[in-house]
Amino acid sequence: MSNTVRGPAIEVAGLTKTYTSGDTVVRAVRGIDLHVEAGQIYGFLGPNGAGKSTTIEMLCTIRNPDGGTARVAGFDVVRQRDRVRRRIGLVFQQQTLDLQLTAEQNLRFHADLYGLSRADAERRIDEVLTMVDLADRRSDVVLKFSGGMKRRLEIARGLVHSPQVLFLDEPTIGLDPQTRAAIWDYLHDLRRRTGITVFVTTHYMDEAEHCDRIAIMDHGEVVVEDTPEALKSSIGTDRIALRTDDDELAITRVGERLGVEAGMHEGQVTLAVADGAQVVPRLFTELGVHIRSVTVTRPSLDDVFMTYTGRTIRDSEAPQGSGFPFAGRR
Ligand SMILES: Nc1ncnc2c1ncn2[C@@H]1O[C@H](COP(=O)(O)OP(=O)(O)OP(=O)(O)O)[C@@H](O)[C@H]1O
Repeated sequence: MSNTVRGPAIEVAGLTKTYTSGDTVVRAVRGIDLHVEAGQIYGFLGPNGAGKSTTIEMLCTIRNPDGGTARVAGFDVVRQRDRVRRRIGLVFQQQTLDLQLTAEQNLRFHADLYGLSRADAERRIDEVLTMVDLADRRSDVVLKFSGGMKRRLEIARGLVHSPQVLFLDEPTIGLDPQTRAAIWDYLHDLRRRTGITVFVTTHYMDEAEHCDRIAIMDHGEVVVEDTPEALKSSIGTDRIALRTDDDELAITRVGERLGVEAGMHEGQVTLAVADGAQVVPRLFTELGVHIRSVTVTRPSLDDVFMTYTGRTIRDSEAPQGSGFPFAGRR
């Protein structure tokens, strides 16, 4: 099966889900629209309780929507559930490997579930084990694996049946930075080689930078959606901080000569400008004050998240976790 979807990989319109228990009504997803092109790495971010898991569960056919439509890999998630399921791979937070089995046996079990022929299963198992650098550990029981190796094997397992769209829910949570970086290398490589679409949630903002586009969800709605660069530009300006021999004079001259208001902040002269790289050389030539140091800070995705949700992504702690794939929750 080719990994390439014709048309959008994910197309969502007016999707809603409300939970009701007794008198409590939670409008978890309030009519969201999403459009993910085939071959994109798409980041889905938001604070705890924003509605991300509920949305992913609906896209993966684990949970039925109350309203709206969602198509994944070209098929409707309610009316064509089985076709969607055959074309998606899931790597959720929970460990779903059988620790007593070898890496290879875990993958073979998954291949059997998806009805791969013996020959196809052998070929795919070889390919995915090589892809995640576990080919030489294929005969080891998973119990002996490190946390990072287990995550890589989970990802390999999600790929055995050559899905067109891979859903990853916090794929690197709790892993060390080196392993996290390695997993992102695999994902980029995978996308380059197969054209797969990756839909990923993460609480790590440095990882969100890897995405082609990002949607930020809050209170059941998509509050903003764009490329990481455009999101950062959308919230404004570069911040320049200077240490000088005469701060008062520097502030006056910045006003006179650059037409920008500067102030003192944490012992430094600070100013906000649209493009720091253009302004810094002018500070040296036009201020007539000795500058001892200068730093330019660009807005980060953390700033973006803060602007749109009112919280830092660190404040929104690690999620509680979503259900076991296809466990039949409704
Ligand atoms: N089965 C359920 N029954 C009732 N309310 C639910 C259920 N599942 C989720 N909710 C509520 O729906 C809202 C959205 O939850 P959801 O798990 O989709 O958010 P999330 O963005 O994935 O959060 P997290 O990052 O913690 O996983 C929350 O208010 C949550 O309490």
